[in-house]
Amino acid sequence: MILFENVTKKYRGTAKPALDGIDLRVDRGEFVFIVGASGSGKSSCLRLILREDQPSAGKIHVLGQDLSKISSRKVPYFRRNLGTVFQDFRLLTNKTVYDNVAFSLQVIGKSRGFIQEAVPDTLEMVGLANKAKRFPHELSGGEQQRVAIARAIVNKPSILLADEPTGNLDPATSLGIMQLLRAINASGTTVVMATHEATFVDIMQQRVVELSQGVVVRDEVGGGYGETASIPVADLSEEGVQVLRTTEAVVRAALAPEEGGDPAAPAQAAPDVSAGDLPGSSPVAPAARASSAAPQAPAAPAQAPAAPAQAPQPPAQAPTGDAPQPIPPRQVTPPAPQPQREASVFEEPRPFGDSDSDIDDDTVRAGGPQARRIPSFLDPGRPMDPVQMSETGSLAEHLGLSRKDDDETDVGPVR
Ligand SMILES: Nc1ncnc2c1ncn2[C@@H]1O[C@H](COP(=O)(O)OP(=O)(O)OP(=O)(O)O)[C@@H](O)[C@H]1O
Repeated sequence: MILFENVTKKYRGTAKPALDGIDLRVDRGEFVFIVGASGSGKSSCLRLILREDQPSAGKIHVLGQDLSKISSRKVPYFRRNLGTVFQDFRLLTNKTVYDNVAFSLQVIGKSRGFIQEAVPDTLEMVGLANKAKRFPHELSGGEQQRVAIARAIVNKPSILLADEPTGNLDPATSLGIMQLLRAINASGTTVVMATHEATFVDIMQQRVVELSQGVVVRDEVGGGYGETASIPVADLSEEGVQVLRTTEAVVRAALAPEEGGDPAAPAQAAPDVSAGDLPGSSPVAPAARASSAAPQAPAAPAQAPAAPAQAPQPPAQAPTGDAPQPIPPRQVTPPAPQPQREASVFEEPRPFGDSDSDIDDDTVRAGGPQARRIPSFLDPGRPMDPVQMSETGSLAEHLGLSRKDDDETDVGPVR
Protein backbone atom coordinates (compact mmCIF):
# COMPACT_ATOMS: atom_id res chain seq x y z
CA MET A 1 0.00 0.00 0.00
CA ILE A 2 2.85 2.38 0.88
CA LEU A 3 6.37 1.44 -0.12
CA PHE A 4 9.54 3.48 0.40
CA GLU A 5 12.64 2.07 -1.27
CA ASN A 6 15.89 3.65 -0.15
CA VAL A 7 14.26 7.08 -0.02
CA THR A 8 16.40 10.12 0.65
CA LYS A 9 15.04 13.64 0.95
CA LYS A 10 17.45 16.52 1.02
CA TYR A 11 16.03 20.02 1.11
CA ARG A 12 17.76 22.73 -0.83
CA GLY A 13 20.30 24.65 1.18
CA THR A 14 20.60 22.03 3.92
CA ALA A 15 23.68 19.99 4.65
CA LYS A 16 22.02 16.90 6.10
CA PRO A 17 19.22 14.99 4.45
CA ALA A 18 15.87 15.07 6.25
CA LEU A 19 15.37 11.43 5.27
CA ASP A 20 18.35 9.25 4.61
CA GLY A 21 17.87 5.95 2.79
CA ILE A 22 14.46 5.04 4.23
CA ASP A 23 12.94 1.63 3.52
CA LEU A 24 9.39 1.30 4.71
CA ARG A 25 6.41 -0.82 3.82
CA VAL A 26 2.91 -0.24 5.15
CA ASP A 27 0.27 -2.80 4.25
CA ARG A 28 -3.43 -2.33 3.78
CA GLY A 29 -5.35 -1.92 7.01
CA GLU A 30 -2.35 -1.19 9.23
CA PHE A 31 -2.25 1.50 11.91
CA VAL A 32 1.28 2.86 11.99
CA PHE A 33 2.69 5.46 14.34
CA ILE A 34 5.68 7.40 13.08
CA VAL A 35 7.54 8.76 16.07
CA GLY A 36 10.80 10.57 16.60
CA ALA A 37 12.25 13.76 17.97
CA SER A 38 11.46 17.10 16.43
CA GLY A 39 13.23 17.34 13.09
CA SER A 40 13.68 13.59 12.72
CA GLY A 41 11.74 13.57 9.45
CA LYS A 42 8.18 12.54 10.34
CA SER A 43 6.39 15.30 8.44
CA SER A 44 8.77 14.93 5.51
CA CYS A 45 7.73 11.32 5.33
CA LEU A 46 4.02 12.17 5.24
CA ARG A 47 4.58 14.92 2.66
CA LEU A 48 6.29 12.44 0.38
CA ILE A 49 3.42 9.95 0.72
CA LEU A 50 1.02 12.73 -0.17
CA ARG A 51 3.18 13.68 -3.13
CA GLU A 52 3.45 17.21 -1.79
CA ASP A 53 7.13 16.75 -2.28
CA GLN A 54 9.41 14.42 -4.24
CA PRO A 55 12.34 12.41 -2.90
CA SER A 56 15.88 13.38 -3.87
CA ALA A 57 16.62 9.69 -4.39
CA GLY A 58 14.78 6.41 -4.10
CA LYS A 59 11.32 5.21 -5.08
CA ILE A 60 7.95 5.65 -3.44
CA HIS A 61 4.88 3.62 -4.37
CA VAL A 62 1.50 4.45 -2.89
CA LEU A 63 -1.61 2.44 -3.74
CA GLY A 64 0.31 0.68 -6.45
CA GLN A 65 1.44 3.85 -8.15
CA ASP A 66 5.01 4.97 -8.61
CA LEU A 67 4.77 8.54 -7.37
CA SER A 68 7.60 9.72 -9.62
CA LYS A 69 5.44 8.78 -12.59
CA ILE A 70 2.38 10.77 -11.59
CA SER A 71 2.27 14.00 -13.51
CA SER A 72 1.52 17.21 -11.61
CA ARG A 73 -1.81 17.37 -13.41
CA LYS A 74 -2.78 13.97 -12.01
CA VAL A 75 -1.62 14.56 -8.44
CA PRO A 76 -5.02 15.89 -7.30
CA TYR A 77 -6.67 12.70 -8.57
CA PHE A 78 -4.12 10.58 -6.73
CA ARG A 79 -4.78 12.53 -3.52
CA ARG A 80 -8.45 11.67 -3.59
CA ASN A 81 -7.46 8.32 -2.17
CA LEU A 82 -5.74 9.92 0.79
CA GLY A 83 -7.27 11.77 3.70
CA THR A 84 -5.15 14.17 5.71
CA VAL A 85 -5.47 15.53 9.23
CA PHE A 86 -3.15 18.08 10.78
CA GLN A 87 -2.39 19.44 14.21
CA ASP A 88 -3.91 22.83 13.41
CA PHE A 89 -7.19 21.45 11.95
CA ARG A 90 -7.05 23.74 8.88
CA LEU A 91 -10.78 24.32 8.70
CA LEU A 92 -12.37 26.98 6.54
CA THR A 93 -13.37 29.52 9.14
CA ASN A 94 -16.14 31.13 7.08
CA LYS A 95 -17.91 27.83 6.43
CA THR A 96 -20.12 25.79 8.70
CA VAL A 97 -19.20 22.32 9.87
CA TYR A 98 -21.44 20.87 7.16
CA ASP A 99 -19.96 23.06 4.46
CA ASN A 100 -16.39 22.35 5.53
CA VAL A 101 -17.01 18.65 4.98
CA ALA A 102 -19.13 19.17 1.88
CA PHE A 103 -16.53 21.44 0.32
CA SER A 104 -13.98 18.65 0.00
CA LEU A 105 -16.54 16.70 -2.05
CA GLN A 106 -17.65 19.70 -4.10
CA VAL A 107 -14.12 20.43 -5.28
CA ILE A 108 -13.78 16.93 -6.65
CA GLY A 109 -17.06 17.18 -8.48
CA LYS A 110 -19.26 14.88 -6.39
CA SER A 111 -22.95 15.16 -7.11
CA ARG A 112 -25.30 17.09 -4.89
CA GLY A 113 -27.11 13.87 -4.01
CA PHE A 114 -23.90 12.16 -3.00
CA ILE A 115 -22.89 15.09 -0.84
CA GLN A 116 -26.26 15.31 0.84
CA GLU A 117 -25.98 11.68 1.81
CA ALA A 118 -22.28 11.42 2.61
CA VAL A 119 -21.83 14.53 4.74
CA PRO A 120 -24.52 13.80 7.36
CA ASP A 121 -23.37 10.17 7.53
CA THR A 122 -19.82 11.25 8.17
CA LEU A 123 -20.80 13.87 10.72
CA GLU A 124 -22.71 11.19 12.56
CA MET A 125 -19.67 9.00 12.43
CA VAL A 126 -17.52 11.59 14.15
CA GLY A 127 -20.23 12.51 16.65
CA LEU A 128 -21.05 15.94 15.26
CA ALA A 129 -24.42 15.38 13.62
CA ASN A 130 -26.01 17.99 15.82
CA LYS A 131 -23.37 20.64 15.18
CA ALA A 132 -23.59 20.76 11.41
CA LYS A 133 -24.63 24.40 11.36
CA ARG A 134 -21.93 25.63 13.69
CA PHE A 135 -18.90 27.55 12.52
CA PRO A 136 -15.42 26.38 13.55
CA HIS A 137 -15.02 29.16 16.13
CA GLU A 138 -18.15 27.85 17.86
CA LEU A 139 -16.56 24.46 18.48
CA SER A 140 -14.10 23.09 21.00
CA GLY A 141 -10.66 22.03 19.79
CA GLY A 142 -11.63 18.38 19.84
CA GLU A 143 -14.76 19.10 17.86
CA GLN A 144 -12.78 21.08 15.31
CA GLN A 145 -10.43 18.17 14.90
CA ARG A 146 -13.39 15.85 14.42
CA VAL A 147 -14.62 18.12 11.64
CA ALA A 148 -11.17 17.87 10.08
CA ILE A 149 -11.32 14.10 10.38
CA ALA A 150 -14.81 14.04 8.88
CA ARG A 151 -13.52 16.08 5.98
CA ALA A 152 -10.60 13.70 5.57
CA ILE A 153 -12.70 10.55 5.50
CA VAL A 154 -15.90 11.69 3.80
CA ASN A 155 -14.68 10.41 0.46
CA LYS A 156 -13.71 7.07 2.02
CA PRO A 157 -9.98 7.29 1.40
CA SER A 158 -7.84 4.16 1.45
CA ILE A 159 -5.23 5.89 3.57
CA LEU A 160 -5.56 8.45 6.34
CA LEU A 161 -2.43 10.48 7.08
CA ALA A 162 -2.45 12.28 10.41
CA ASP A 163 0.33 14.68 11.37
CA GLU A 164 0.22 15.29 15.13
CA PRO A 165 -3.60 15.23 15.16
CA THR A 166 -3.76 15.53 18.93
CA GLY A 167 -0.95 18.05 19.25
CA ASN A 168 -3.27 20.93 20.14
CA LEU A 169 -5.66 18.98 22.34
CA ASP A 170 -5.80 18.12 26.01
CA PRO A 171 -5.33 14.46 26.99
CA ALA A 172 -9.01 13.66 27.49
CA THR A 173 -9.99 15.20 24.17
CA SER A 174 -7.07 13.46 22.49
CA LEU A 175 -8.43 10.16 23.73
CA GLY A 176 -11.69 10.72 21.87
CA ILE A 177 -9.74 11.52 18.71
CA MET A 178 -7.63 8.39 19.09
CA GLN A 179 -10.76 6.28 19.60
CA LEU A 180 -12.12 7.76 16.41
CA LEU A 181 -8.94 7.09 14.41
CA ARG A 182 -8.91 3.58 15.74
CA ALA A 183 -12.53 3.02 14.69
CA ILE A 184 -11.74 4.41 11.24
CA ASN A 185 -8.81 2.01 11.01
CA ALA A 186 -11.00 -0.87 12.15
CA SER A 187 -13.32 -0.15 9.23
CA GLY A 188 -10.47 -0.86 6.84
CA THR A 189 -8.70 2.47 6.34
CA THR A 190 -4.94 2.40 6.65
CA VAL A 191 -3.83 5.01 9.17
CA VAL A 192 -0.35 6.53 9.32
CA MET A 193 0.04 8.95 12.20
CA ALA A 194 3.06 11.06 13.11
CA THR A 195 3.04 11.92 16.77
CA HIS A 196 4.86 12.93 19.91
CA GLU A 197 2.08 11.52 22.10
CA ALA A 198 3.93 8.86 24.03
CA THR A 199 0.90 7.84 26.02
CA PHE A 200 -1.13 6.74 23.04
CA VAL A 201 1.74 5.12 21.23
CA ASP A 202 2.66 3.12 24.32
CA ILE A 203 -0.82 1.98 24.98
CA MET A 204 -2.36 1.36 21.60
CA GLN A 205 0.20 -1.29 20.78
CA GLN A 206 0.18 -0.70 17.08
CA ARG A 207 3.14 -0.71 14.79
CA VAL A 208 5.69 1.96 15.64
CA VAL A 209 8.26 3.29 13.19
CA GLU A 210 10.79 5.49 14.89
CA LEU A 211 12.89 7.99 12.98
CA SER A 212 16.08 9.52 14.23
CA GLN A 213 17.84 12.08 12.07
CA GLY A 214 16.13 10.82 8.98
CA VAL A 215 16.84 7.14 9.57
CA VAL A 216 14.48 4.37 10.70
CA VAL A 217 15.93 3.22 14.00
CA ARG A 218 13.02 1.04 15.06
CA ASP A 219 10.10 -0.66 13.38
CA GLU A 220 8.08 -2.88 15.63
CA VAL A 221 4.54 -4.06 16.01
CA GLY A 222 3.03 -3.52 19.41
CA GLY A 223 5.89 -1.26 20.38
CA GLY A 224 5.75 1.72 22.66
CA TYR A 225 7.14 5.19 22.55
CA GLY A 226 8.89 4.42 25.80
CA GLU A 227 12.59 4.32 26.43
CA THR A 228 13.89 5.65 23.18
CA ALA A 229 16.92 7.85 23.30
CA SER A 230 15.78 10.04 20.45
CA ILE A 231 12.55 11.10 22.07
CA PRO A 232 12.91 14.19 24.26
CA VAL A 233 11.35 13.78 27.66
CA ALA A 234 8.80 16.49 28.20
CA ASP A 235 9.56 18.88 30.99
CA LEU A 236 6.41 18.25 32.94
CA SER A 237 5.27 19.75 36.20
CA GLU A 238 4.04 17.50 39.03
CA GLU A 239 0.54 18.31 37.95
CA GLY A 240 1.35 17.53 34.34
CA VAL A 241 2.73 14.15 35.30
CA GLN A 242 -0.38 13.44 37.33
CA VAL A 243 -2.64 14.34 34.43
CA LEU A 244 -0.63 12.18 32.09
CA ARG A 245 -0.70 9.22 34.44
CA THR A 246 -4.41 9.55 34.98
CA THR A 247 -4.94 9.73 31.27
CA GLU A 248 -2.70 6.76 30.78
CA ALA A 249 -4.86 4.68 33.09
CA VAL A 250 -7.94 5.72 31.20
CA VAL A 251 -6.38 5.12 27.82
CA ARG A 252 -4.96 1.76 28.80
CA ALA A 253 -8.33 0.48 29.86
CA ALA A 254 -10.18 2.00 26.93
CA LEU A 255 -7.84 1.29 24.06
CA ALA A 256 -5.56 -1.56 24.96
CA PRO A 257 -6.39 -4.87 23.38
CA GLU A 258 -7.57 -7.50 25.76
CA GLU A 259 -5.17 -10.27 26.44
CA GLY A 260 -5.71 -12.98 23.88
CA GLY A 261 -8.33 -10.87 22.18
CA ASP A 262 -8.43 -8.96 18.98
CA PRO A 263 -6.27 -5.87 18.92
CA ALA A 264 -8.90 -4.12 16.85
CA ALA A 265 -11.66 -4.76 19.31
CA PRO A 266 -12.29 -2.22 22.02
CA ALA A 267 -11.78 -3.19 25.62
CA GLN A 268 -15.10 -4.29 26.96
CA ALA A 269 -14.65 -3.26 30.54
CA ALA A 270 -14.72 0.48 30.74
CA PRO A 271 -12.28 1.98 33.18
CA ASP A 272 -13.61 3.46 36.30
CA VAL A 273 -12.51 6.99 35.92
CA SER A 274 -14.92 9.81 36.09
CA ALA A 275 -14.74 13.34 34.84
CA GLY A 276 -13.28 14.15 38.21
CA ASP A 277 -10.04 12.50 37.16
CA LEU A 278 -9.66 14.72 34.21
CA PRO A 279 -7.86 18.01 34.01
CA GLY A 280 -9.84 20.96 35.09
CA SER A 281 -12.36 18.94 37.02
CA SER A 282 -12.96 18.48 40.69
CA PRO A 283 -10.63 16.34 42.76
CA VAL A 284 -11.34 12.64 43.08
CA ALA A 285 -11.14 10.37 46.06
CA PRO A 286 -7.56 9.43 46.92
CA ALA A 287 -8.22 5.75 46.29
CA ALA A 288 -9.49 6.41 42.81
CA ARG A 289 -6.57 8.66 42.02
CA ALA A 290 -4.10 6.18 43.38
CA SER A 291 -5.48 3.43 41.18
CA SER A 292 -5.32 5.68 38.17
CA ALA A 293 -1.85 6.88 38.91
CA ALA A 294 -0.42 3.40 39.13
CA PRO A 295 -1.84 1.59 36.16
CA GLN A 296 0.84 -1.09 36.18
CA ALA A 297 0.16 -2.17 39.73
CA PRO A 298 -1.70 -5.46 40.01
CA ALA A 299 -5.40 -4.82 40.29
CA ALA A 300 -6.80 -5.81 43.64
CA PRO A 301 -10.45 -4.92 43.37
CA ALA A 302 -12.68 -5.24 46.37
CA GLN A 303 -15.27 -6.69 44.05
CA ALA A 304 -14.92 -9.12 41.24
CA PRO A 305 -13.58 -7.28 38.20
CA ALA A 306 -15.95 -6.78 35.32
CA ALA A 307 -15.52 -9.69 32.96
CA PRO A 308 -15.41 -8.99 29.24
CA ALA A 309 -18.97 -9.21 28.03
CA GLN A 310 -18.05 -10.11 24.50
CA ALA A 311 -16.18 -12.82 22.75
CA PRO A 312 -13.09 -11.52 20.93
CA GLN A 313 -13.94 -9.89 17.64
CA PRO A 314 -12.48 -11.20 14.40
CA PRO A 315 -9.53 -9.22 13.06
CA ALA A 316 -10.18 -6.35 10.69
CA GLN A 317 -7.96 -7.97 8.07
CA ALA A 318 -6.39 -11.27 7.50
CA PRO A 319 -2.69 -10.84 8.21
CA THR A 320 -0.67 -10.60 5.06
CA GLY A 321 2.52 -12.47 4.59
CA ASP A 322 4.35 -9.24 3.89
CA ALA A 323 3.27 -7.46 7.00
CA PRO A 324 5.58 -7.34 9.97
CA GLN A 325 4.82 -10.22 12.25
CA PRO A 326 2.73 -9.15 15.22
CA ILE A 327 4.16 -9.68 18.62
CA PRO A 328 1.93 -10.71 21.48
CA PRO A 329 0.33 -7.75 23.21
CA ARG A 330 1.91 -6.69 26.42
CA GLN A 331 0.23 -7.50 29.66
CA VAL A 332 -2.08 -4.62 30.44
CA THR A 333 -3.55 -4.19 33.85
CA PRO A 334 -6.38 -1.70 33.85
CA PRO A 335 -7.06 0.21 37.01
CA ALA A 336 -9.10 -1.60 39.62
CA PRO A 337 -12.78 -1.24 38.79
CA GLN A 338 -14.78 0.90 41.17
CA PRO A 339 -18.51 0.42 41.20
CA GLN A 340 -21.04 3.19 40.71
CA ARG A 341 -18.87 5.29 38.46
CA GLU A 342 -18.70 5.26 34.72
CA ALA A 343 -16.02 6.39 32.36
CA SER A 344 -16.69 9.82 31.01
CA VAL A 345 -13.42 10.50 29.35
CA PHE A 346 -15.06 11.31 26.07
CA GLU A 347 -16.98 14.20 27.44
CA GLU A 348 -15.59 17.41 26.15
CA PRO A 349 -15.92 20.84 27.64
CA ARG A 350 -19.12 22.53 26.59
CA PRO A 351 -18.06 26.15 26.65
CA PHE A 352 -20.97 27.47 24.67
CA GLY A 353 -23.70 26.44 27.05
CA ASP A 354 -25.34 23.94 24.75
CA SER A 355 -28.86 23.15 25.57
CA ASP A 356 -30.05 19.59 25.82
CA SER A 357 -31.86 19.98 22.55
CA ASP A 358 -28.44 20.22 20.97
CA ILE A 359 -27.67 16.67 21.92
CA ASP A 360 -28.58 13.58 20.07
CA ASP A 361 -30.77 11.55 22.43
CA ASP A 362 -28.96 8.42 21.43
CA THR A 363 -25.82 9.77 22.99
CA VAL A 364 -27.31 10.54 26.38
CA ARG A 365 -26.63 7.85 28.88
CA ALA A 366 -29.39 7.06 31.27
CA GLY A 367 -28.70 6.52 34.90
CA GLY A 368 -28.46 9.25 37.39
CA PRO A 369 -28.68 12.95 37.57
CA GLN A 370 -25.34 13.42 35.84
CA ALA A 371 -26.13 11.29 32.83
CA ARG A 372 -23.21 11.78 30.52
CA ARG A 373 -23.45 12.53 26.87
CA ILE A 374 -21.04 10.22 25.17
CA PRO A 375 -21.25 9.69 21.46
CA SER A 376 -22.23 6.06 21.41
CA PHE A 377 -19.67 5.11 18.81
CA LEU A 378 -16.93 6.33 21.13
CA ASP A 379 -18.13 4.18 23.96
CA PRO A 380 -15.29 1.79 24.73
CA GLY A 381 -17.77 -0.88 25.72
CA ARG A 382 -19.44 -0.83 22.35
CA PRO A 383 -18.50 -3.85 20.29
CA MET A 384 -17.40 -3.39 16.72
CA ASP A 385 -17.43 -5.96 14.02
CA PRO A 386 -14.64 -4.78 11.72
CA VAL A 387 -15.19 -7.59 9.23
CA GLN A 388 -18.81 -6.72 8.81
CA MET A 389 -17.90 -3.07 8.62
CA SER A 390 -15.35 -3.60 5.92
CA GLU A 391 -17.81 -5.66 3.92
CA THR A 392 -20.24 -2.83 3.53
CA GLY A 393 -17.79 -0.01 3.96
CA SER A 394 -20.23 1.78 6.22
CA LEU A 395 -18.68 2.41 9.56
CA ALA A 396 -21.61 4.49 10.74
CA GLU A 397 -24.08 1.75 9.99
CA HIS A 398 -22.13 -0.89 11.83
CA LEU A 399 -21.53 1.33 14.75
CA GLY A 400 -25.28 1.43 15.03
CA LEU A 401 -25.67 5.07 14.13
CA SER A 402 -29.08 5.63 12.67
CA ARG A 403 -29.61 8.51 10.29
CA LYS A 404 -32.96 9.22 11.91
CA ASP A 405 -31.46 11.76 14.24
CA ASP A 406 -31.87 15.43 14.63
CA ASP A 407 -29.20 16.09 12.03
CA GLU A 408 -31.76 15.43 9.33
CA THR A 409 -33.36 18.67 10.21
CA ASP A 410 -30.12 20.29 11.19
CA VAL A 411 -28.27 20.10 7.93
CA GLY A 412 -29.32 21.91 4.88
CA PRO A 413 -28.54 21.55 1.23
CA VAL A 414 -25.12 22.39 -0.03
CA ARG A 415 -24.87 26.01 -0.81
N1 LIG B 1 11.02 22.95 3.40
C1 LIG B 1 12.13 22.67 4.08
N2 LIG B 1 13.28 23.26 3.73
C2 LIG B 1 14.43 22.98 4.38
N3 LIG B 1 14.52 22.11 5.42
C3 LIG B 1 13.39 21.51 5.80
C4 LIG B 1 12.15 21.75 5.16
N4 LIG B 1 11.21 20.98 5.77
C5 LIG B 1 11.83 20.30 6.74
N5 LIG B 1 13.15 20.60 6.75
C6 LIG B 1 14.15 20.03 7.64
O1 LIG B 1 14.08 18.62 7.52
C7 LIG B 1 14.25 18.01 8.78
C8 LIG B 1 13.04 17.13 9.07
O2 LIG B 1 11.91 17.95 9.23
P1 LIG B 1 10.45 17.37 9.50
O3 LIG B 1 9.52 18.52 9.52
O4 LIG B 1 10.20 16.28 8.55
O5 LIG B 1 10.65 16.75 10.97
P2 LIG B 1 9.56 16.29 12.02
O6 LIG B 1 10.07 15.04 12.59
O7 LIG B 1 8.24 16.27 11.38
O8 LIG B 1 9.64 17.45 13.06
P3 LIG B 1 8.50 18.00 14.06
O9 LIG B 1 8.21 16.89 15.00
O10 LIG B 1 9.16 19.17 14.73
O11 LIG B 1 7.34 18.40 13.21
C9 LIG B 1 14.45 19.12 9.79
O12 LIG B 1 15.81 19.28 9.99
C10 LIG B 1 13.87 20.32 9.10
O13 LIG B 1 14.52 21.49 9.51
